[in-house]
Amino acid sequence: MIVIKCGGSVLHELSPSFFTSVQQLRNSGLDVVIVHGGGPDIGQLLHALNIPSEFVNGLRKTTKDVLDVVQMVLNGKVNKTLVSLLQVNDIRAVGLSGVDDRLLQAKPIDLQTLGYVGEVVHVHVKIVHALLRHGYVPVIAPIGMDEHGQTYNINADTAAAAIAQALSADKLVFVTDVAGILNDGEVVKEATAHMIEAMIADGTISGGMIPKVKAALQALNSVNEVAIVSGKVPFYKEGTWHGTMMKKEVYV
Ligand SMILES: Nc1ncnc2c1ncn2[C@@H]1O[C@H](COP(=O)(O)OP(=O)(O)O)[C@@H](O)[C@H]1O
Ligand SMILES: CC(=O)N[C@@H](CCC(=O)OP(=O)(O)O)C(=O)O
Repeated sequence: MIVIKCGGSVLHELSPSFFTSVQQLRNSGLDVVIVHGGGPDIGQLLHALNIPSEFVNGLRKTTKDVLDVVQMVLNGKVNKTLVSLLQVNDIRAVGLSGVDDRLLQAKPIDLQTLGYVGEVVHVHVKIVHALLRHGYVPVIAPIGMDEHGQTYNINADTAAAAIAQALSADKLVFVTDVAGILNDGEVVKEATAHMIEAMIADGTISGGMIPKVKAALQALNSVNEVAIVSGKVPFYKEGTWHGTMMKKEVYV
């Protein structure tokens, strides 16, 4: 099983080779689950609607109005666009969010400072297995729900890591708009926790790459391999991966 997180940064620039890579993985016998982001699209609609929003520690502070927009964009626009793209590339896909069959049980991180931003407390994997069993690729929007039906905006990197861990995935792949972790313009082919911490400390890793590598390190507690790759070029071809690889055994 492989969990692929598709970043909002690259959703509108996915190359045909992205879909070929997904096909190749499926043909090699792996189940594929996709989790997507959509930060830039959310930002655009908030701006168009004149709804103010700010980021606190890399997370979008989510008021009730912001939550409405986040759900409209992720569940509506982004999820259905990605599902239709997969479909036209001959990949049978079904879109859902963490609300469907309570897939992502969530709780607020800190209502006071972040509003309706959630963290995953449990992943109810049954619906994912049911879809995989019937040959579908589940495409998941990172919206969570608590026991009262309140929904939450969950960072897509952390949602993907939680889903990969709950499914005991063999690999978690972050597809983004750069070819991997870059250091002096070069892709770091193999990264260790130690290297990543040093690169955060000296500013080499910044911005949106920080939550990604943190989610990657978290996932490595139970997932054997994590990759950070580009959605603009083939990331997997004939058994070879292109991007930054992180392996579990390096950390234990
Ligand atoms: N060392 C680094 N290597 C690669 N990208 C980095 C690095 N430091 C910061 N970044 C930034 O992280 C971005 C990817 O994060 P983000 O925009 O949040 O993507 P996504 O929407 O795919 O989650 C890159 O486009 C790049 O601008
Ligand atoms: C809490 C929080 O910040 N949620 C994110 C969810 C989307 C996301 O993570 O999209 P990317 O993968 O494109 O960054 C947001 O509102 O932008």
